[in-house]
Amino acid sequence: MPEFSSPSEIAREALRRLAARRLPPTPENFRTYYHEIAGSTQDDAFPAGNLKAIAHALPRNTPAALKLAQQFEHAVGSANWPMLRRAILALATAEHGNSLQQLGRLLHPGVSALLVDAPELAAEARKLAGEFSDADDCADLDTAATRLEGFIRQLEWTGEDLHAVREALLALLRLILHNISELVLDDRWLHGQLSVLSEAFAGPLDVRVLDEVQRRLRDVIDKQSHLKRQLTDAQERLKSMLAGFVDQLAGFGNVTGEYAAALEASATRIERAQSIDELSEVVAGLLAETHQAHDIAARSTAEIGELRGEVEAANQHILRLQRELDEASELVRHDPLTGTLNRKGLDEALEREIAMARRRGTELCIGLLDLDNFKHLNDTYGHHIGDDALRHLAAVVRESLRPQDAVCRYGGEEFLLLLPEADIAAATAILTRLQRELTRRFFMAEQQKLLITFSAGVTVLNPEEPPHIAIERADRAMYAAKRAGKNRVFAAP
Ligand SMILES: Nc1nc2c(ncn2[C@@H]2O[C@H](COP(=O)(O)OP(=O)(O)OP(=O)(O)O)[C@@H](O)[C@H]2O)c(=O)[nH]1
Repeated sequence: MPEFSSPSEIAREALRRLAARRLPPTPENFRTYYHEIAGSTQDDAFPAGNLKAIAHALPRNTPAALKLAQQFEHAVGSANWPMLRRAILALATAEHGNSLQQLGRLLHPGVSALLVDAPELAAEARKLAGEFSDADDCADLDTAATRLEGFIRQLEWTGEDLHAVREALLALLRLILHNISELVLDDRWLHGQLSVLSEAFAGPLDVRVLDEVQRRLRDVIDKQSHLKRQLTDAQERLKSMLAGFVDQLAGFGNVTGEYAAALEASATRIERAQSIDELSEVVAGLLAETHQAHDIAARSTAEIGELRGEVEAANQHILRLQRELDEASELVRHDPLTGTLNRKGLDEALEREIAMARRRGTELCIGLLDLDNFKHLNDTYGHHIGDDALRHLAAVVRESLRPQDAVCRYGGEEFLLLLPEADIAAATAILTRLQRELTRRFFMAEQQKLLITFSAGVTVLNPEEPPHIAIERADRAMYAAKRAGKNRVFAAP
């Protein structure tokens, strides 16, 4: 039977002993003496304060996290160790499960979607994602982790391979561009297109650049084959004309042996000639030979001269054809007066930008602007000054816009702007900035500074609607801006 039986007696005795031994009555000292006197063992105290601080810091951003935090809080509140143990285990398992789910999603659809060129590796990513999501115990996780290491190694090799293939393809393309001029009869008309292509490959590639390159290359191929057909036809016609004429010369009957041999050699050269230059040489040779053949000189010299004229005319025709093709390739999608896109160029740019906006989920806006009082400018200063004003406006617009924006001459004094990755507020700001720019850069007409202004309507081009609907909306907004007093920008939502 202990000497002190009630808790108040034990407490009093404990305080007395502490005083006798000159010990401070701290909770720890008091607890030690209390248990010593009562003959009981010390339980660990429940650290409720610290645990509450932990409970407070637990995340509660999802219903599941909130439930776990409340479970923890309840265990702390009731100072219940077994309950707290369960709550901590539940928290650890949930955290672990979340990480594995995230790893699974990273592998599939994340990584697997990037592996279109490596289907086996994409399948492995899908499989691994399943293994991590379904892993029940450490053994499952160990197996999946080992496979993940192998997968990462393969991914590195594949990445290096794909990079090397891409570089090799680009090098090949540059080589083709470099050599293409060697393959055509006359590369002048190709020059512009080829330099654009080379420039496109000099900088970083993106889908927009590749799309443009593809279109231009297709144009180059079309024009090239058209031109080649025309040149080959013209050459063939010349060859048969010359061959007929040489036959006629030989048929005169009174040609000398030397002259006959020269005619025969000319016939063979005509047969084998590959170019207009070669044919011209044959004609020049024939002319020289014919001058020496006195008997027939009087008749044939005139005829050969005439023939030479025909060769020359055919040559001129071919040159003209080349020039026209040359210009046509420049003008296919550009307005000749202002150098901005024409309607065909606009259709292509619209198609490209709508596809891009749809793919990237970005906004695409259009702006329609119309010069104010342009008829008055034409009537006062003449049509050619009006033309200069249009060129001036186009230059200012082009220089003020971002490189990805497109400018099209939509009508006489109407221009349509395509503004990718701009919402309606940004598009309105771009058009307003343009107006400011035009007031800064005067148009000079016969040494007079003229202020050109425009009215504009902007609207969002929804990728799912036909473009003409959006253009009509912008047009209505532009007319509203005119009615409201001109020189302003109206947005149509
Ligand atoms: N110089 C020149 N004038 C053009 C060209 N295309 C259209 N125009 C002229 O642009 C003028 C447009 O006149 P309107 O449609 O009456 O417009 P506006 O005088 O600008 O009046 P608002 O638009 O109401 O400000 C006409 O006189 C056309 O002849 C072009 O290529 N060159």
